[in-house]
Amino acid sequence: MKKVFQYAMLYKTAMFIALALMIVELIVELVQPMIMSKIIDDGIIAGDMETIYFYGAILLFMTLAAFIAGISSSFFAAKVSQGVGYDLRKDMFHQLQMFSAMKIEQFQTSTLLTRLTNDVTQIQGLLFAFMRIMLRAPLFIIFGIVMSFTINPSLAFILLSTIPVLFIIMIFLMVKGMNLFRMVQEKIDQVNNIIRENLLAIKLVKAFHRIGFEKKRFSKVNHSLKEQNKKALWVMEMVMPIVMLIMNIAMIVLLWFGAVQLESGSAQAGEVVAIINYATRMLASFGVFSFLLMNLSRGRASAIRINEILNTATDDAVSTTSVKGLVKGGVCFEKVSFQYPKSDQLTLHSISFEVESGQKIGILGETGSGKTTLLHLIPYLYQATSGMIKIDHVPIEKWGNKVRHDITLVPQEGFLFSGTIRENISWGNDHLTAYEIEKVVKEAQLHTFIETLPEKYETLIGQRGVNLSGGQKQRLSIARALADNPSILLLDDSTSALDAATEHLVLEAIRERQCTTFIVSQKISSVIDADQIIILDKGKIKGIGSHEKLMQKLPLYQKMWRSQKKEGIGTNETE
Ligand SMILES: Nc1ncnc2c1ncn2[C@@H]1O[C@H](COP(=O)(O)OP(=O)(O)OP(=O)(O)O)[C@@H](O)[C@H]1O
Repeated sequence: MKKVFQYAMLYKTAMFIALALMIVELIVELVQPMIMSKIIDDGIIAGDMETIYFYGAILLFMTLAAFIAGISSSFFAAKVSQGVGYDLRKDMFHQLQMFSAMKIEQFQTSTLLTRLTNDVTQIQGLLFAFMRIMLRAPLFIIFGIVMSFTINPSLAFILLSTIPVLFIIMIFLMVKGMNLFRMVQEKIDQVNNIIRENLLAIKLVKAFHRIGFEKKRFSKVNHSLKEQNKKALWVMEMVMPIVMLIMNIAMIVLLWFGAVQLESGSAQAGEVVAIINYATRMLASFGVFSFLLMNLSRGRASAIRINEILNTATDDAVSTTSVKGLVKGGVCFEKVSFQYPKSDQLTLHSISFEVESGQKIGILGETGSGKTTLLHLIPYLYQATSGMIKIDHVPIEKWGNKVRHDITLVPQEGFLFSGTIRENISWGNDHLTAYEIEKVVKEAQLHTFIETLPEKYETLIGQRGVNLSGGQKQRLSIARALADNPSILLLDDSTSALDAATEHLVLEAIRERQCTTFIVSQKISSVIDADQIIILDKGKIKGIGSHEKLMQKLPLYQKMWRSQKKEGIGTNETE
């Protein structure tokens, strides 16, 4: 919670005004029973109409003042809570961007989503409640007791004796509730995870007839969330009846003693009414307070989850320079091994090769042989477990994330954003001219397709490119990468969905570019013209060289070539 309050302190003026206005409301609430007692004792019982009018006018004025103060206080409290929510989301998002790929994998996507949305909303609700009612309830209880003592000490003592008992019960339940609500948030993570997976794979679910199966999977986590919520709420709902019981007992004792004191003449009717009034309002305050404890328990659980993100050290320092062109394109791996954090074995074993700027490199290997992993080490998405990676003869650690200004990756499943075709190609490169965009579109062999669209470059792409074919998505991803004008281009099986003729044209256009290009593929035909072809097998390099060299020296390569030729992979035009 300390961190949340640090954020709230950025809005200290608004917070101070909200609290000051809340105090105005509180004062009115505290003084009201006293004025009522005056109206009863000095006005009604004494038959003095002037006193009734006088105190009545004061009461009316105070009620109006409290009304205006209440509305204004809510306005400022909303300003603080919304502002803190905005800042938390902004800083958490920024923090996530600075996490390394490895760290992102440690947190699940669904939990990150819940933390940025639901947990922040809990904190906003808590802050608002804190400024509007949370502080008011205990303050009313404290000052209600004080005011009661000024009216009738012996009756006030009865009220005071209930307070410690009530506080102990509440604190106990709050601590218990906090742990339970932390688990509730974790269950929300699980529900979000299944919703997310199902929305992303909706076609797959339908095609596999797995609607029933997924429904059951969802019901299981949904049920578990319901049960966890019930458990937490049950504990919290115990508070109210316990409070009511204790306060009602106190009220009976008050009435009994009040009647005794009235009879003996040691108390006036107005005094008894005022004390009962304070007791009733305190009961309501305890009611509010117990409800707020639930918010506090939940808010604390959320604050801890938010802190976990904000306090996790970032791996990617914020790059202060956004200068392109620092990287020329030389890449050198010296005995590089790599192991994923959640894996118990090495994925890459002692990989060594050297690539000169502008060279085209093919990476071939069976599925799972480590091609993508190797590619991901080049833009420093992961750090090598051992060995050294050098870019232009400089260790990659020295480059840090600056290296990414000149390295562009086209991932296996090209990712598109909702927006127009133009926006997807330029993606932050707002300076790109229409001519430049058209040039890369032609290189990616996408121009004929775009010309057929009624809105051409302004055509909207649905979420993740739903309205495009696999091949169109891949070509659009390639166009985006080319538009970035990289010194090192990484193509991760990015032409797999293209027909052989189109793939040939795309690779031909890329070959004419000066950039160093790594082409991961399953097909020899895609990399046959490469300067070097790396053959990976179970994370180890089995051979490296041009197509001709490998054909002469490496039986494994000859076998791959024969089998692909036999199956007609790549067709004749590439042979
Ligand atoms: N994030 C990860 N955490 C743990 N292990 C991983 C992770 N990503 C990949 N692996 C493992 O590393 C190995 C190499 O995976 P990689 O994706 O690099 O292979 P690949 O050659 O690109 O395969 P494909 O051709 O099927 O894309 C596999 O055994 C895979 O299970």
